[in-house]
Amino acid sequence: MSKNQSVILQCEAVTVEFDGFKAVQGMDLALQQGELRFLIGPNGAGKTTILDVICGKVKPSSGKVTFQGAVDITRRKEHQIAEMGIGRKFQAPSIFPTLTVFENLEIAMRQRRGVFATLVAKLKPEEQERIEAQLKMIGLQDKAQWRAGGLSHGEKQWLEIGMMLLQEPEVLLLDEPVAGMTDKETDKTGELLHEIARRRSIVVVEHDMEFVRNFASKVTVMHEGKLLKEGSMDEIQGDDRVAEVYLGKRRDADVSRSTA
Ligand SMILES: Nc1ncnc2c1ncn2[C@@H]1O[C@H](COP(=O)(O)OP(=O)(O)OP(=O)(O)O)[C@@H](O)[C@H]1O
Repeated sequence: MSKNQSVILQCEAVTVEFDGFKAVQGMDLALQQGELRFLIGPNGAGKTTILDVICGKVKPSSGKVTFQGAVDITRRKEHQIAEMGIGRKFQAPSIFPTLTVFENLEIAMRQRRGVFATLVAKLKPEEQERIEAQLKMIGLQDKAQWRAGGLSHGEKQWLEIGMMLLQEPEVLLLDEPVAGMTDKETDKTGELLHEIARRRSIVVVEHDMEFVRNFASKVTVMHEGKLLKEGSMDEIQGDDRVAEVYLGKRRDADVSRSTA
């Protein structure tokens, strides 16, 4: 068996240019099935751009992205990549604020991987159960009939994660999921991500170092569009180059977390 057997997503030598400026320069990233990977690095390191490449929003000038072993998704369109099972969550939640929490999940389930369907058909009992299980997982079972717009910031983020999960992605790409959350919400989100990673793979771009320390097993550090270091949080924290380019610069932001 090849050692790549359990690699679900692989970026090889990915380079992205914006008007001649290389935002990403020969980046490699291999994500294992069921892995929760944190992607960190200073501002402008290219973290968001690499997520944009994976989900098809940005096309690389060179390099390759493969999914589930052999499928080359480098030139696929964004909606095709979503339908294949790579879900992307941006910072701002894209929920329907005037609908209830339950209805939001119902729409997401019917819309599985981008195929839109309306709310007309009655839910089958197994669909109802799937939504209820999802509500429980995201901790919103008591707020199923709340208008989504009335939820707290953290709850809205969880709802959106629940909506994504009902579309059954194999890989989830999350951009700063705990930004603006309270410490309690942040911890709850970390636990939720670990639970999700039992069945799916996740890449999280994150600036909150305390959150990364508490919940990461493997961390990838980017700097100036390149891979700087990959390893456990202990290895990352013990690396002089990382301390120089990243941790040193981020100390202020780290401290500011409690005021977010
Ligand atoms: N559409 C674009 N056109 C031109 N330059 C861009 C574009 N998108 C990103 N860049 C530049 O590419 C570099 C990498 O940006 P990117 O957003 O990927 O970094 P990041 O690591 O996610 O940073 P941050 O942590 O601040 O979000 C930055 O210098 C940014 O200004």
